[in-house]
Amino acid sequence: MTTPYLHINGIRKIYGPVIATDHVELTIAKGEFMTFLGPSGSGKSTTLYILAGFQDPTAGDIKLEGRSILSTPSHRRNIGMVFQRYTLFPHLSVGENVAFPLRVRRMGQSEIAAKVKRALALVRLDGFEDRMPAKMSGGQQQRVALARALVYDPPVLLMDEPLSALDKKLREEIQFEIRRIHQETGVTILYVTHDQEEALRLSDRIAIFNAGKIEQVGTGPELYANPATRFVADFIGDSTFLKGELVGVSGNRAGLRFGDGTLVAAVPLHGTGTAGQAADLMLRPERIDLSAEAGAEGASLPVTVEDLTFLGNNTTIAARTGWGGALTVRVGFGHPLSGRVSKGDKLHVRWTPDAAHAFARG
Ligand SMILES: Nc1ncnc2c1ncn2[C@@H]1O[C@H](COP(=O)(O)OP(=O)(O)OP(=O)(O)O)[C@@H](O)[C@H]1O
Repeated sequence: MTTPYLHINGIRKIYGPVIATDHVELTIAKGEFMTFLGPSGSGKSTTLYILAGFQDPTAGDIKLEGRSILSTPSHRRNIGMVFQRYTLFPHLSVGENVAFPLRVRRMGQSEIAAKVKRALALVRLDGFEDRMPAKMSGGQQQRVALARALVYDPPVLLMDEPLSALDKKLREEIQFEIRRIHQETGVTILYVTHDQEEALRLSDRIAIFNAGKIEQVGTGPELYANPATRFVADFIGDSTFLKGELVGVSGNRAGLRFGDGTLVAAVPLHGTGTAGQAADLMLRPERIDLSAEAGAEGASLPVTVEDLTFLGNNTTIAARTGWGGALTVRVGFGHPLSGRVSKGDKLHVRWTPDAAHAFARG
């Protein structure tokens, strides 16, 4: 087996009674864009800070190209870092801010000038050398922070929610720039966010964090199509969960029975489960269809329409099953029922066999 470029090897971090991370295990390829996605307090930043050398792990190791970096002090790890809040030195010009890591490394004046110019060009701030940070927008300041983190060509760049202080439009603009910079430089990026859209837009792979552990690692499409747990299914994409119980578990397929006796036939079962166990049927609003006629038996449910929201390219419909389960369906603008559905209508949601998923409750 080839040595992974970066290996987060069983990292555990305990703060008093709090287990911040619990055996976090992950390998990252050279040049990969890896995102840590998860709710607040799930251990994303702790893992990043251990990589950066700001924190020591309670157990585990971090290896870069096969060698442990834990005993290397933070400033010698050669790892760039960009934080949520602009961390520019307010009394230094943009040029001086970007030059700072090079001065610390005692580089010559002309080399510094050339590298600062190149880094500012990379973030599209050519000619801003003499500007003071206070005279720049939030987005521009964050670009300067990015230029400062990249100016000494670190092989690894860590980014902790770098865009969360910016408004939506600016965030999207800089996401685009970050992607471009990643492609142009080939730097390996580890990026922390709790915004699934941002993670999907930027990443080669995403590690989903939950309560100090990684639940699943995969590309966006892999996580969307094949979530290993209910938590991942809930975190990537939109989903509706209908609570029932497992019947007829066979291999990695199971049926579900609901409150009024309704049965849904064999759907992919994620994780383990036994007959009689409480379980959720997951349906994605854009992967189920709404129709006047029932679909194939076991892959269709009668529903009553409760609410409609027209959103331009689709109409989002809230509906209720016979036993009172709530679900959401998204009907595209060109759909035969688009514009023809009213509150109180009795219709059917239908799906193709692999569009539904079952998750047993723990
Ligand atoms: N210095 C600390 N002392 C004590 N507890 C801490 C410390 N840093 C983090 N924690 C705790 O460790 C857990 C994980 O925190 P962490 O900041 O890694 O989560 P996160 O996923 O990055 O969340 P957020 O998105 O809010 O930053 C939380 O319960 C947090 O309260």
